[in-house]
Amino acid sequence: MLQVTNIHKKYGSLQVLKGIDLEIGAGEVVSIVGASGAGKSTLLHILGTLDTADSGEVVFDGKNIARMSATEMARFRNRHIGFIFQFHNLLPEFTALENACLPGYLAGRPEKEVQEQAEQLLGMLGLSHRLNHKPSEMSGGEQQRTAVARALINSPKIIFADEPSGNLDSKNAQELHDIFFRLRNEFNQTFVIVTHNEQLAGMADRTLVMKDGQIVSEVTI
Ligand SMILES: Nc1ncnc2c1ncn2[C@@H]1O[C@H](COP(=O)(O)OP(=O)(O)OP(=O)(O)O)[C@@H](O)[C@H]1O
Repeated sequence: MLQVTNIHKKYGSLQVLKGIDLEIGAGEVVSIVGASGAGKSTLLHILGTLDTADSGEVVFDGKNIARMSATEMARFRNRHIGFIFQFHNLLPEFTALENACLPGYLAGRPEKEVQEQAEQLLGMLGLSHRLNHKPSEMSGGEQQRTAVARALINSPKIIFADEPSGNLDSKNAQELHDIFFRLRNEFNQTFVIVTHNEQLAGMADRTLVMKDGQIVSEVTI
């Protein structure tokens, strides 16, 4: 599904990524670990088309994203990629249902279809009783699960998660981790997860260890 070849990235004079090669197959859960500053988030942002590499290739299902125009890339991102960040980034003035629907509306899908799917996803995530709550009226775990529904609304090929449980207590973190693996087991959802959480990293099919801008080892279970 995703092939990455020889990615390099510099910020000013700092060489942050120094030749990353990587392949991710459909239905895989891959975790990326490593010390702070190793380049994990930078790599995730490049894989997720939120940032561009200085050199190297990122190919999604045979499509080289470097050859896409900005508009094509934005459309591709909206349709095929889901994101979950440490801080949920939900819009404070919108309800859980509205937040979950937004990428569906941006994709130009029919309103009713998007709303039905959002209700179904929020229900699956245990949030049927929170559809009309705003983020400030929900717990941290509920907010993050709403962000998961938002990430899933356009049935993405792949979800990129950057420290998804970094802001949750251990019970809510465990629940979120269980949700990821349920989505993988039931829907073959692919995940790439940057995390400092050893439990989450250890649950993945493969763990990539980054150091100073390179993948220095890979652990497969
Ligand atoms: N937009 C930017 N401009 C300049 N330097 C940056 C930028 N983004 C990241 N960096 C630098 O690149 C290096 C790698 O950052 P990155 O966020 O990828 O590391 P990380 O492994 O995800 O770290 P952490 O675990 O702390 O999140 C760091 O030294 C960081 O300061």
